[in-house]
Amino acid sequence: MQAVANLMTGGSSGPKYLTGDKSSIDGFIDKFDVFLFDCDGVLWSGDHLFERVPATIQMLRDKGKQLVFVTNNSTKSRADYKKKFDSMGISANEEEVFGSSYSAAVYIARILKLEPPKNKVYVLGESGVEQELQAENVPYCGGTDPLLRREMLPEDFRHVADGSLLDDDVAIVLTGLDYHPSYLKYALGMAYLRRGAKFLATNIDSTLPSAGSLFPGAGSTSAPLIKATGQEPLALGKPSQAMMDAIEGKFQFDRKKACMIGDRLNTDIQFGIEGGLGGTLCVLTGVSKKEEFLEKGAQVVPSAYVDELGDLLG
Ligand SMILES: O=C(O)[C@H](O)[C@H](O)COP(=O)(O)O
Ligand SMILES: [Mg+2]
Repeated sequence: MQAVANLMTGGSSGPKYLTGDKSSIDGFIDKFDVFLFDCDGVLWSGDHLFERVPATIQMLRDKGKQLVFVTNNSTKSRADYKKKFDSMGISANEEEVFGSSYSAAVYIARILKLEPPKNKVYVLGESGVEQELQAENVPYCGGTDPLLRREMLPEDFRHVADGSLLDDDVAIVLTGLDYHPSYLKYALGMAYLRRGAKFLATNIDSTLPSAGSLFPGAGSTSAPLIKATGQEPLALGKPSQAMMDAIEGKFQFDRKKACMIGDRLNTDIQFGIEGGLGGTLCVLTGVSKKEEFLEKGAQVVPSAYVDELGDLLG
């Protein structure tokens, strides 16, 4: 029983506080060859870049560490993230990004491999999802289609009910963080699910850290469909181990020499621990508070924590 507890709590002695402790920081960094980086709440909060982040990333590169950016934020594609990294002076390349929109597109294209024409995806989300589906040659509809960003009209109820507003090739409903929800978009999503479409989600984070505060997360986008249909989506972002397997497959690394850095216990830290990684580091600039993992009986406890990522510079 103690062994299991140690597994989910990153060790018997509890999480190590590294901030201001140079020798412990160096010792921690030296243990790992690979760092999986969460983005929202660790590198930035929306468009606000946290201090010393570019220097910290560069320091790890100078030490020859392999870096992978593993974000649940499906609103952007890998190419979009490359632009954001460049705009913030963070040295990173597109190939190092593994987002939940890419994870979902790869799962649909290479695991489900549905036969055309009945292989189309109805998207509730932003362009990041569409771009990654396109990159995998997966047809889609919905998403950022401006025709769906409008009021629900009386005739829409008839046209959804009689199927004239539906695309018969839709086989999957995929939800991600959607900044433009509408009743019409949900009505179509529900109709496709009632017709037997598969229900997938890029991720189900309840909240989004941005501008130093919290906002409705991707989980809030799928919630209306879960309530309306009673169906639960298969979530393909952190902490899904299908995503971890895909990342390991793509980047080829020894899990025991890898560390997951994140701000959220029930996605990032759980992802690293369930993935059997050598360590997990919680950064307190995002969603989770230290009280959540320091309290007695806490379920998910990181190996170590810092106040902010830049503290790794010592
Ligand atoms: O609602 C969401 O989608 C999440 O809050 C957001 O995606 C988190 O991104 P991450 O911290 O994994 O970079
Ligand atoms: Mg985060």
